[in-house]
Amino acid sequence: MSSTVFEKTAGWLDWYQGPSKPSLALPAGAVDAHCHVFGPGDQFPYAPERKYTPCDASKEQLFALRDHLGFARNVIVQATCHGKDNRALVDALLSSDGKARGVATVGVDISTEEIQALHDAGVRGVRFNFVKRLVDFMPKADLEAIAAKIAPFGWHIVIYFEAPDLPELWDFFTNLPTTVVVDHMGRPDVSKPVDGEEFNLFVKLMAEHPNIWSKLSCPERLSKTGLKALDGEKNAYQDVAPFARRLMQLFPERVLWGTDWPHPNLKDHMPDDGLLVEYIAHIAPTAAERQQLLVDNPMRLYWPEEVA
Ligand SMILES: O=C(O)/C=C(\CC(=O)C(=O)O)C(=O)O
Repeated sequence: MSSTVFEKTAGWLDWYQGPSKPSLALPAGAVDAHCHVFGPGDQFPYAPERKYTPCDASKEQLFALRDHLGFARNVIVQATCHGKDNRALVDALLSSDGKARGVATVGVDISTEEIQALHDAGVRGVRFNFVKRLVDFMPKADLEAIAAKIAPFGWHIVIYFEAPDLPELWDFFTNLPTTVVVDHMGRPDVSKPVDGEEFNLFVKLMAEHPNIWSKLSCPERLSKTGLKALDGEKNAYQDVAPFARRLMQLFPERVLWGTDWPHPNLKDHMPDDGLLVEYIAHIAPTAAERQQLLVDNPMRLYWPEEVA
């Protein structure tokens, strides 16, 4: 799977070919609320300021995976390798028959007309990324200006950061004027206790701020000692599951889940996405919880017009 015009970052792992069919039947209308499209680079070039060059991962390949795994819809999140150029994202949204909505990355100079055009294509949020290996940070004043511009559209803000950076970013996050969705549970160090100081701070963030939601995604990125979602293993990433389970139990109306396909920047292994879906049974063991996590919550956030 090589790009025709770009050379992948050395050591890049392509996504898993021929994923298994999950034995966990997902509820009707399930939403994969965190996934990406990459290029294809010859059609939608990667951004000059990117920190990595991925393999291509097209909308057709994403939609085929959606159908194979048993999801009905996708939320496609702009990845940093495309910078503020949302053309690949918009193209995927417009080709989805209304089955995909998006989260874009924008600059402070974006106009109301440009926001409206993204909205018409299906974008419902912007992403602010605070992971140093992925982006050069935008000044907070610029992010606040973006937040003020998108808020009237009813959009939310997706934030991506690592747990050690939460104390420093706390005031900024808690002053944002919209719904805020945290990627991958704020990237806890899962070798620390689930009820320890670090993760308690994240729980406090959600407990004190009812506008803050979390994705329970990316066990394959966070796991340190868990089995991998490979070779038929349905009990993968059990060191991460208690963290996700705690949030599911405490905040059942503010959690989302996504595959993170095509899993950018994994260095160790590439999960079988079918087995990754089996992980959901460990963090949302009842059908009622899976209905909230995979259908009710993402529908409220991304397709509110369809929710009675
Ligand atoms: O896919 C993710 O959510 C995580 C990423 C990549 C990313 O966020 C991006 O490139 O925008 C990571 O940890 O490298």
